[in-house]
This record gives sequence, structure tokens and C-alpha cells, in this order.
Amino acid sequence: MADHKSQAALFQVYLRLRPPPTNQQIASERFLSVEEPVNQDELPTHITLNPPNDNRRRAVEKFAFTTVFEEEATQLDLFHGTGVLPLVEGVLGPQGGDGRDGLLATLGVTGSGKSHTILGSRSQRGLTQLALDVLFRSISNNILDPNTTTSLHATVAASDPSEAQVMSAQMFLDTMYGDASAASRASSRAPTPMVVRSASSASTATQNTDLHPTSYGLYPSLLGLETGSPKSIRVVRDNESPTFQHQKETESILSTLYSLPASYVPSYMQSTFAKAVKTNTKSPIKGESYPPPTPRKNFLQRPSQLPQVPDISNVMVDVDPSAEYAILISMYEVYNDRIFDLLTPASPNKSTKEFRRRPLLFKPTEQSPDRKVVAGLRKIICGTMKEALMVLEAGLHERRVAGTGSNSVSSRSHGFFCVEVKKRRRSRMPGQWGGSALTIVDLAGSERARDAKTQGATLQEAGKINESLMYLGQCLQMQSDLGTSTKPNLVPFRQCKLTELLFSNSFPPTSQQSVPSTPSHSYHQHPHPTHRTQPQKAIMIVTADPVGDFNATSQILRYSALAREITVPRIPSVTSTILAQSTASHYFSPRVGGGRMSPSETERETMEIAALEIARMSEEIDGLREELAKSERARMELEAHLESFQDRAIEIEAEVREECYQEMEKKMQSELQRWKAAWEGERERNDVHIDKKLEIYTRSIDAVEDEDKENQGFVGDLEAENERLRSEVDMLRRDIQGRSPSKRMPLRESKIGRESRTHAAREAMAERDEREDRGMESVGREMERLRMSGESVLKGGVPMTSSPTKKVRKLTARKWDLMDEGEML
Ligand SMILES: Nc1ncnc2c1ncn2[C@@H]1O[C@H](COP(=O)(O)OP(=O)(O)OP(=O)(O)O)[C@@H](O)[C@H]1O
Repeated sequence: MADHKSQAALFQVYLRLRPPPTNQQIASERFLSVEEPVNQDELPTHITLNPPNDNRRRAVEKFAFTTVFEEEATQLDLFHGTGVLPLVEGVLGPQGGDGRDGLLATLGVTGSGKSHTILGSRSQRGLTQLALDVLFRSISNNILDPNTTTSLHATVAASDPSEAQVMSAQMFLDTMYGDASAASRASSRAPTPMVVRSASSASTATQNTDLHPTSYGLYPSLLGLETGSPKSIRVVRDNESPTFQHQKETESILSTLYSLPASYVPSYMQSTFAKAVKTNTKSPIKGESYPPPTPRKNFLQRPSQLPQVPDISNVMVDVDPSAEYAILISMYEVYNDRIFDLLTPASPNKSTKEFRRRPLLFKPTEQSPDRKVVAGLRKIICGTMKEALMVLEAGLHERRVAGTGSNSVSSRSHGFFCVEVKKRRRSRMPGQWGGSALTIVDLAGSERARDAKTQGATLQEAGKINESLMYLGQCLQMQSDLGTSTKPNLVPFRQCKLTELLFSNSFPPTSQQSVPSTPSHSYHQHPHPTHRTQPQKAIMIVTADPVGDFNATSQILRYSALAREITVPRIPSVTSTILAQSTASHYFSPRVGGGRMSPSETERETMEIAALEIARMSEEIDGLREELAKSERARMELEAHLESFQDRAIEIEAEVREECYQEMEKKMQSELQRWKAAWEGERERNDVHIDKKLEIYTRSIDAVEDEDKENQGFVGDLEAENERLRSEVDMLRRDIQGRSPSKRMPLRESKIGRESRTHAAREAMAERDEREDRGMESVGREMERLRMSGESVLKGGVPMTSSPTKKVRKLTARKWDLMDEGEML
């Protein structure tokens, strides 16, 4: 049944049954039985699922797999029996050329043993470790060591089509686990410019590892060099997150960076870095090897011992002797339908300060226009199996797991472990790197919320997990129905990230994708090294617990089995019982008389009809039951859909809220800035205005004071002059009055004498009057001027210095002065 189909299917599907837990107290009823293989030397391929005896009448289902591994099967049995070796060999391409992509995945209900199978346990190695072991050992003579091959990092990074950050294993491991030898080296090494920053950091910075760019988030900042703005470098310390832009510190960081080995710099920045080093004249310690980076606050603990069993030291696969290889490891997880790098530490969010990973895209890139790749992953060049295993451990540490009612360490995401085997012709002038990849996938397990007792975020995760597994189930069902057709659109793999990642490389290249056939030993003569001539070879290991959850297990088996047979049990009980009873009592009773039916015959006929009717109805009920079961499944699927849509809606709402909040915040900030600037401008204008006013006041007060003083001087002079003139007038008056009338008469009488006297007196008086007139005129002018200025001063609030009475007096005096002598007398 399965043989023909398994040839055409995209996946070879194996079933592994897990043994019951040793501490299980009450053994549940076993619902799964393995069918004996036809040939005793072969492994079984079929199982039967017997519904538990709980009064619900369900169909007995039979499933076919490539091979069934029973409970007692070991990790080694799985390794040899599932075709992992041909998979590894295919990736290495022993016949020349790029090799063939391989995919190894596990699928099953939560707690059924997926992670145990693929990743092993504390004491047992899993298929991943075994595959790495055989891979590294097989290419040991052909592998390039990143620590000794100087150009390796640059050439591999240049050939990578996925915008990856390529990094050497040594540096990465130091980043994650710390440098075991750093402490001993620290004392003998010259102090680095960045070690001590503040009293607090000085005490914590006992390891000079603080210096590495990643610990200060400097990789993106180096881009600043390209734009010629090293001042704007933003230095963020991983464990404290202060941001400062200090020129001196920046310079010191830069000079430290310039002295780092090139391998410390991410691939996409190599050229910038090289340029910067070239032009930098301040490199402090050339040739000094700096300590490893410390992006983590707390280092991971280096595993003291990795499991060594099962031992496969005698197992090797063929390699291409004319090629040299490089191994690149990357790890990512699909969590809530988003891809996250497991080898890049989470970075703090600017606004929330929460440590988060950035989701990555599965997309075609410039270098890979016709094939999607996970873009922007961190890829680690590993020279040894130990390095690869340590990278694996570090990545697993970052993977999301949670304790649920079904499994204390349940994987909450689909984990991807990618081993890229880079390959090029071995020669003095090696060509471009080509190669293929082995992808190992540990899928999250399907679970029922009731059994797993999950809630909140874990329940939401479960919704997403179940949904993605449902899509995977649809794809697997379609792929097992493919027959000879290779049309990719028959398998609806674009429904979610998981199926896209698993299936998009499973199909032979289409006419547009295919490239002219190349000789087997030509490594990428074509422009895009991502072209593949063969679809990936895929192995799926389904794990099941024969005494676990019947419903969940049967669902998984239905999805994944290469073939299925359903046996609907007949209903012997009702029909046959009635018929048997009738037969016993009446049916076979001898006929009485000829031709006519006796009462018993009539009765028997009625009974027969009733029995047939019952049988028909029973079948109908069975059909209805089957339909009910189907629609129940459909309902469950729809519910899962709905749940995931609701989750998505919540997510979108949260995202929109966040966006609105950010936008509002930004607007508020800009409005505040604008308002502050306007306010500041207004204040400055006001200040200037008030200053000017004050200045004017001060000046006018000074002027008035000066003028006042001057006026007072003048008034004083005039008054003195006036006083003098007045006294002179008085004197003259007295003088005139003091003369006796006799003396005056003779003057009158003696005309000549009188006239002469009068003439002399007149002349003297005229002279005096003239003099007085001149004096009075000038006094009047002066008084008038003072009056004018007094008025203007009065207007400005200063009192007048001359009074109108004085004017009157003056006028009187003048009048008096101008009177005829006769009138006066
Ligand atoms: N074949 C086996 N032999 C021994 N122990 C096993 C086997 N399979 C599973 N186990 C044990 O069962 C437990 C659950 O297994 P595991 O974590 O691999 O389940 P899982 O399918 O990966 O679960 P989840 O999907 O929740 O991550 C572990 O303690 C594991 O060691």
C-alpha cells in the first residue's frame, strides 16, 4: 500500500513509539498496535489504532509508514534506520557539484519524544549530534579551519546570499560562554582604553571583555564611519544601557575596534572596517589580539560534558575528495508564526527597554532572487564538531520552552538548526563557494489545552502551534497524495511560515528556476549560487505515545502517514442477534401445509424484514457517526483557525495601539518642542524690549537731572543779577528821594542849571536805563527760556523754576523803568 506512494512523497515518514515513563503509576490503555512485518528480517511498517473501549463506536484505522520503530528502539537504531546517513552524504555531494539539501524533522503530540529523538538527552546523543559527528569526521581532511585560513571568513561571507552576519565560532562562543582563558591573559595584556569608565563599571569590569563592540552595540554604529560621522556613534552597554556620545570615549572605542582581528567584525561591515583601519592612524596596539566579546550580562555555563553515546566513531560517509569544505551553523525558531534568530542576543527596545528579538523575514534577496532565504541570520563558521555542538547548546538555551501539564520542558516554538555545508574546488585559485544545507527541525508538539492545562500566553502559543501543525498536516496529506505529480501548488505550503520553511525547497526547480545542466564538478558557474538542480531530500520522524492521548495521536497519524485504511466495524450485535434468535426459535421451523404461510412463517418474514431494516438503519447510523466525527474535526480546525485569527486580531490591535501611542508621543514631543521654542523666543524678545525701555528711561532721567542742575545754576545767576539790579534801582531811588526839594527847585528854577542838570541826569539815567534794559532784556529772555524749559520739564514731571509773580514783578520794574520822570514824581 505505502510503497508506491512513498516513492513519490516529498517526505520519508518514520514512526517512533516512545516507551512509557518509568515513573508512571497507572498504565493507561494501549490503543496502538504494531503489525508484524511480512518478512521477519524487516522492520514493521504498519500500525493499527484501536479506539479505546469507552462505548464510543469509532473506526479502527490502519496506518502505513516507511518504517515503524517500536518502544525499545534506540537512538542508534533510529540513526541507522531513518536514512540520516544518506541525507548527510547527499549534502556533502560526494559525486561533485553542490550536493543536495536535506531536511530532518520530528512531528508529534507534546511529550511524545520529538526533542529526545532529534536533540537527545543528558545521557544520550540525538540525531543532530550524531549527524554532526559523522559529517565533521567524514570531511576532517577537507574542512577549512576558520582560525588558520585567513581568507575563509571573508570569502564565505561574500558568497552568502542571505544578508547574514558571519562570525567565527571562537568569537561567538566567547560571546556566549565567556572566555575561559581571559582571566589568565588579562594580567599580561596591555590595558585597553575602554576598560574603566566609571567607579561602578571599574569594579564590575574585571574582565577586559567589556571591550568588544557587540557589548556596546557598536556594529550598527560603525556604519557611522561610512557616512563620516564617528561623533554620532551611540554606545550602549548591554547590561546597563546608558547612552552617551562622548567624543573622547568614541575615539577610544574606535581605536580599540581598529585593533580587533577582522573576524570580529560582521561580514556586511568588513569593507567599511577595512577602510576605517586603513585610514586610522591612532590604532593603539597593532597586532594585539583582543579578548572575546561579552554581549550577555551573565555568561552561559559551558556544559561540563556532552554525551558521548551512542558511539558512531566507525561510521563515515563519502565526501568529494576534490573539494574543500566550510561549515556554517545557524539556528532560528518559528514562534507565533514569526522567525527569530536564536544566535543573536535580544536587544533592548528603545521605548519599553524590554529585551526583544527582531523577527526576520523569509524572502528572496538580491543574491537569491528566485529562492527564499531567512534573511539577516547570524551564521557561525565552525571548524570542529565541538564548536558546532557548543553553538547548538547556546542556541537551545535561547529557545522558548515552558512547563505544561503534558511536558515539564515543552518546546513552545518550532526550532530550526541549519548546517550549511559550503563547498568549493580545492586548488590554488579556489572558485566560488557553493554547497547545500542540512536543516534539522524540532517541531513544537500539538496539544489540547484541557490536557496541557495551559492558559494565558502559553495557551495562545498552543493555538498558534496547533494552527501551524494543522497547515503542516494539510501539506503532508497533499504530499502523500501527490503520486507522480510534482506541481508545487498542489501542496498549500504558503499558509504559514512553518510550512513555507519546510516545503519551499522540496520541489524540483521550475522551468524558470532551472539552470542549464552543468558538469558535475563545476561549482556554481552560474551567477546565482542558490540555484538547486535537485529538490531537497526530507525525512520526517513522527513520534507517538501508544498510551498517550488517543485523539491527538490519531490526528497526527492521519496527517502524516503515507497511507491509511479505515475499517468500519459492522454491527453484528443487533442484526445477527435478532436473526439468530429468530432462526433458533422460528425461522427454521418446518412448514405446515402447502403454499400458504403459516402464522409462524408470516411472523418470521416480518422479523426478517425488521432485521434488515435494523441493519440498514445501523449502517446509516454508522455513516452519520462518521460524518459527525468528520464535522467535529472540521469544527475543531475552524475553532483553531478562529482562535488564531483572534490572536492575530489582538496582536494587530496591540501593534496599532503601540503605533498610535508612538505617533501621539512623537507629535506631543514635537508640539512641546515647538511650544518651548516659541515661548523661549517670546521671552527673549520681551527681555530685549524691557532692556531697551529701561535704557531709554535711564538715559532720559540722566538728561533731565543734568538739565535741572544747569537750569538751577542759571536761575541762581539770574536771581543774583536781578537782586543786584533791584538793589541798584533802590539805591537810585533813594538817591533821588534823598535829594532835598530846595536842591531840586533850584534845579527847576535855574533853567540853564536845571536843564543842564536834567540833561546830565537824563543822560546818566538813559545810560543806566539802557544798561538796565539790556540787562532786563537778557534776564527776560533768559526767564522766557527758563519758562519754556520749565514747562517742558513740568510736562516731564519736574517742577517749574520760575514763577509768574516774578514775571509780573519784572514787568512792573520795567514799567517803572520806562516811566517818564515827571510821571514818576
Ligand atoms: N524514546 C525515549 N526514550 C526515553 N525517554 C524518552 C523517549 N522519548 C521521550 N522520552 C522522555 O519523555 C519526556 C518528553 O520528551 P520530549 O521532551 O522529547 O517530548 P517532546 O515531544 O519534544 O515534547 P514537546 O513537544 O512538548 O516539546 C522527556 O523526559 C524524554 O526524555
